[in-house]
Amino acid sequence: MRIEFTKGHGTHNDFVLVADPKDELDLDGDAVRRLTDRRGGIGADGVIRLTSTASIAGAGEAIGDEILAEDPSAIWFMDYRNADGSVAEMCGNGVRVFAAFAERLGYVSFGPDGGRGPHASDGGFALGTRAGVKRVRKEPNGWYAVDMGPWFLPGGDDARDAGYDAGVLVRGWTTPRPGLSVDLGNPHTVVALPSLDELEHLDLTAAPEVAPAPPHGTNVELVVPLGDERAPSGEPAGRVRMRVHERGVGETQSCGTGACAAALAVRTWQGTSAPDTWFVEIPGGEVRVRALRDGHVELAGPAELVFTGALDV
Ligand SMILES: N[C@@H](CCC[C@H](N)C(=O)O)C(=O)O
Repeated sequence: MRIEFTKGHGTHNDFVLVADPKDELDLDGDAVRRLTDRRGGIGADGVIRLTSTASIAGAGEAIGDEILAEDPSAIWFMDYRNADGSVAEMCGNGVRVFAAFAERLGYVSFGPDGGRGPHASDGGFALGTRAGVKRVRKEPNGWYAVDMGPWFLPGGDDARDAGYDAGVLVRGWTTPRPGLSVDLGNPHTVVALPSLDELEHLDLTAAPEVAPAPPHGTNVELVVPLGDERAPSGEPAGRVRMRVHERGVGETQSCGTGACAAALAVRTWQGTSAPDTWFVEIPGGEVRVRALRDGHVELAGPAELVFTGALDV
C-alpha cells in the first residue's frame, strides 16, 4: 500500500499524518508500527489519519454517530493510533497538529478572528475524536487553542480530598509514591516530585507500575510545581515542569492531554486558591493549560508541519 504522508509535531510530540478523506486506507496496527519505526520507517510517537466522521459511523463505530449528533459540522475525524499500533481515545498535541494539517489541505480556514472555519458556527473548527467533539481556534501568535472538553477525577471526591488514588513505582524507586488519576478522555496518573534534579534523573525507560492497575492502562506524568506568576494577560498563573511516559509509546518529548492532567492535578492539590491558567514545561517546549468555568479544559500550543513524502507499507 502506497501512503502519502506529512510529518508534523506539537512541542516535539511527533506524528505521521495521513489524509484519507474517503476512508480508503487500511492503516492497521502493523502498518502503524512500520510507519512509526524510527529506523525502518518515518519515525513518530503516533499516526493520525484524517478521515470523514460519516465513514467512522458507516464502519459501525458508535462514536461516529455520537459526534454527528453532537455537532453535524464535525465532518472530519482524527483517527489516532500510538506508535505500538494501539488505538487511543484522544491526543491533545495531535488535535492541534490535525488542525494545522486540515488547514494546509484547505479543509478549514481560520479567519482573521482565528475562530471560525467553514465547518463551525459556534467557536472554532469542530473535529471528531474517540473522546468526542473538540473545537480549535487559532491565536494571533499562530498557536492553536483546543477546547478539550470535560475532565474528571475517576477517584471522585475521595481522591480529590486525599490528593491521590494510586501508587506509582518508577524504575529505580524502592517504594511506590502517591499518584492522582485524571481523565481527559484518555487515562492519566500524575505524581508530584520534590525537585527538578529528581525529575531530570528519572529513569523512564520502562513503563511505571501503577496500582491498582487502571483497566485500560495509563499515561504517567511526573511533575514539579514551580510556583506562581502572571500570564501576559495579567491573570494569575501557575507553572509546572513535567516528564511523561505515554501508554503505547514510552517516554515522549510532550503530551498535550498529559500537560492538562499535570496542571489539573497540581491545581487540585493546591485547593481553591489555585489559578486557572498554567504553563507546562515539557522537554519539547511549553504549552498553556486553562481550566474553563464550564468544567472543560483548554490546551494551547504550537503545531508544526515539517515535511511530506510517500512510502510503501
Ligand atoms: N501524546 C498525546 C496522547 C496520545 C495517546 C496516549 N499515548 C494514550 O494512549 O492515551 C497527547 O498529546 O495528548
